[in-house]
Amino acid sequence: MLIRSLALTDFRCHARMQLELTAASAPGGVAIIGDNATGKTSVLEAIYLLSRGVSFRGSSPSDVIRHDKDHALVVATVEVQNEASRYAVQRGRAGLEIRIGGRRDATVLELARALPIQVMDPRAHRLIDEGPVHRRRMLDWGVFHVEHSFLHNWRQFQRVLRQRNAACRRGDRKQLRAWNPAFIESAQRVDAARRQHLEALACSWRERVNHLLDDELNPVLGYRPGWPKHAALGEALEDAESRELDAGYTVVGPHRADIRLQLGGRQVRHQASRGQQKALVMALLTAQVELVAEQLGHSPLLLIDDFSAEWGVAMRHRAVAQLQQGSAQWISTWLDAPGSDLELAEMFHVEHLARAAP
Ligand SMILES: Nc1ncnc2c1ncn2[C@@H]1O[C@H](COP(=O)(O)OP(=O)(O)OP(=O)(O)O)[C@@H](O)[C@H]1O
Repeated sequence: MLIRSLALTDFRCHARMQLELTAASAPGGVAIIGDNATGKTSVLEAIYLLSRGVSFRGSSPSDVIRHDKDHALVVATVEVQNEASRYAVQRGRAGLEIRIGGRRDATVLELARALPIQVMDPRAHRLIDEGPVHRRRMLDWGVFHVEHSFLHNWRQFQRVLRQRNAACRRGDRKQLRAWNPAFIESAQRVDAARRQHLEALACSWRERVNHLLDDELNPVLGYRPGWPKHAALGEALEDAESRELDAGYTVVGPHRADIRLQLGGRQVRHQASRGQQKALVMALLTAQVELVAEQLGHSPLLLIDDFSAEWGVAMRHRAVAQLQQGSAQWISTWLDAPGSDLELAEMFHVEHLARAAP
């Protein structure tokens, strides 16, 4: 996908803002430059809203509406496989209104399917140093886009998990066992899709990490299914049964899955510097974006907030070079202009993007 134009109205600090991009911005890269608090992140946030219906900042949905206004509006022309369509998302205080082309009743799910957008914000290190929920979310974003049945399978698994948890809470051993076959069946579907996706990513991730860190630090990307590696899920459930009845919830299964990241034989979380962590996450997201592009037949869009944070000149050069070898359009924000030697396809100063009132 390729964003060709973006217009914001009453979105955070932007009363009116207009961005026009050329086809050259994929994969050449776009930089939005500006001082602190000039609204750079808000532009990325608006693009993300187009795909997910929510912000990546994790604030309340109506926080994106400009103070003292009733609605925030994001309109974009997006080209997918040479066909341009208009997407509009209006966030009101009471809810969301989505238009795709001339149609008013579009859903967030349709947006998510149509516009695969991945984001790397300054909190991306959470993928490494916080809990597995962030890593599962990242993994599932890719699987959702390449495996059409994944959403259905994941929802089915969640339904069975809720029933099984209720049986645990009631201490009902018989019901708990009765749910096991359905739990195992749906869990295995979710697990197989995730495992396949991660295995397909691992090699490209390794190469990207070695290039970014300019070293051979033996990066390892592994998958943890959420139960002991050498046991079948059925056995793991049998072993965990008493613990589950005590705890009141299901302790093994894909809801406990995780990704293992190692560098030089050690857990990344315990030894990588902030700059290295950012490089590892960048490698993970770009490898995933390229994999999704290959399997989906068109490239997702990658948003990178505060591109140069934590990185010195050499790392910035390697990261830009790597992104430019890919197929995806990537839109990034910068406090200081990237420098002419980085040669991004298009650069904008955020203050110059404000539209005159009609
Ligand atoms: N709902 C809102 N209405 C009006 N202004 C807002 C709203 N929400 C946030 N702002 C303001 O928008 C400004 C821009 O925020 P944003 O985070 O996009 O800036 P930025 O250029 O990315 O900054 P930095 O480089 O410091 O991260 C801030 O001054 C913020 O206070």
